[in-house]
Amino acid sequence: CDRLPYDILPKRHMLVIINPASGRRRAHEIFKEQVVPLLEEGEITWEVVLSKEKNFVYNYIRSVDLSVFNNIVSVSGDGLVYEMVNGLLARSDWREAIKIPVGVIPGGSGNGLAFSLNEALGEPTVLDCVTSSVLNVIKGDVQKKHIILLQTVDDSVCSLSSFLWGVIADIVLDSEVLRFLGEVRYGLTGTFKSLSPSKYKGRLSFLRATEENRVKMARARKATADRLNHNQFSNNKLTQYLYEDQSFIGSTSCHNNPLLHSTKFNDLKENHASSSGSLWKTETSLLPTWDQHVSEDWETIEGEFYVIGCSYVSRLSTYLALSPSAKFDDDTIWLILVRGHVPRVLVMHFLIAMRSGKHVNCSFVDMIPILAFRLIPFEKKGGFAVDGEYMECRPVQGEILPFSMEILSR
Ligand SMILES: Nc1ncnc2c1ncn2[C@@H]1O[C@H](COP(=O)(O)OP(=O)(O)OP(=O)(O)O)[C@@H](O)[C@H]1O
Repeated sequence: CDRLPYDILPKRHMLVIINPASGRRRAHEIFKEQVVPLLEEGEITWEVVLSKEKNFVYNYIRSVDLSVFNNIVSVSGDGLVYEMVNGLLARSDWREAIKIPVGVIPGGSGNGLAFSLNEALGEPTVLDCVTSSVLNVIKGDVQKKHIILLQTVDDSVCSLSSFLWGVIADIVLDSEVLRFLGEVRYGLTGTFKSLSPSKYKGRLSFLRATEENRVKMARARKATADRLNHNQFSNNKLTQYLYEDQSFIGSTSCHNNPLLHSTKFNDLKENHASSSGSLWKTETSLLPTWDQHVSEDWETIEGEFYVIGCSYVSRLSTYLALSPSAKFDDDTIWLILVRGHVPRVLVMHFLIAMRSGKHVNCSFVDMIPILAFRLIPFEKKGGFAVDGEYMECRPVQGEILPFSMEILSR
């Protein structure tokens, strides 16, 4: 056939954001060689922006005029998409901005979002995820994707794929220096880490995703949607909207944990004033405020852990199929736990089994569908990995935001 049958598609103009430092530093090459020819076939026009440094895209997206673009497409790993989405939600017009469908083309090491999307579409992710992802962009249907809000006492970020503490976070974060190896970095670092895995102490509370609790969440979401629809709030960025009530700050006696008062939450916003508010209003949230204990319908586990993971895509990379049954927009956070009392050799077993998702059948692994969680680390050990990016270890809680974003799909 001479031409691909794209004539029926509407013409679109896209903002393409490329991270030349992603993975094996091939993202720009991937764009020129594998993406451009297909976009041209699709009669799509685009403007390219190259990420210049960490946080560049976060700042760029916060302020750029998006009105001329139908879509924003990243050619990168998940870290850049994380910056992009947090940038969208930091805009004064975030309510409109978050509705712009976003395309994800894998150019990084993990590429969990792109792999998970293509896996859900039944595409062979490992063979040619790039072509499959470009076709998603060209076809231009959308798939909703839930967003998880992670909150500390004085800051917040939004996450699309995972929140990790413990051995897997160590693998993801410590292998950064091996980024030039691509995804192999996870396998190598994983083997090394599993020889002497560290344990992490803390108190973890969570709200199970039971039918009853889902009803509560639906009610909370509706209340928030109503507030949004009635436009009761000024055009603040999302975090100001979520945290507009300042009254809870100052009584953060939560378990007297000194980490609660530690320094900044993460470095995404290190160059900016931190978000202005405190806590999102209780009537629209499942999360307790920091001066409150979790309510009685939450469960709490205290002790040592090898792995605490919250995952909301089926695959974080080809090596990390952490929550294989996760769907893009099923309003579920999958909690994955490996407790500190299990023999160390089982941690290696877990890491190997996770490659194919078979860890879900291991008796020593807890896989719990939840709606919200609170983690109080008892020591400042290791870092959190949020969508593969470093975040300082400190008390954190999370829940699913009451609105979704849209990912280009077919
Ligand atoms: N020009 C740049 N030079 C160096 N680092 C950059 C640059 N632009 C962005 N970054 C940072 O690169 C990091 C990783 O980006 P990205 O997620 O695209 O690739 P990856 O880590 O290889 O893939 P994945 O997150 O899927 O494992 C992010 O922290 C981002 O802030």
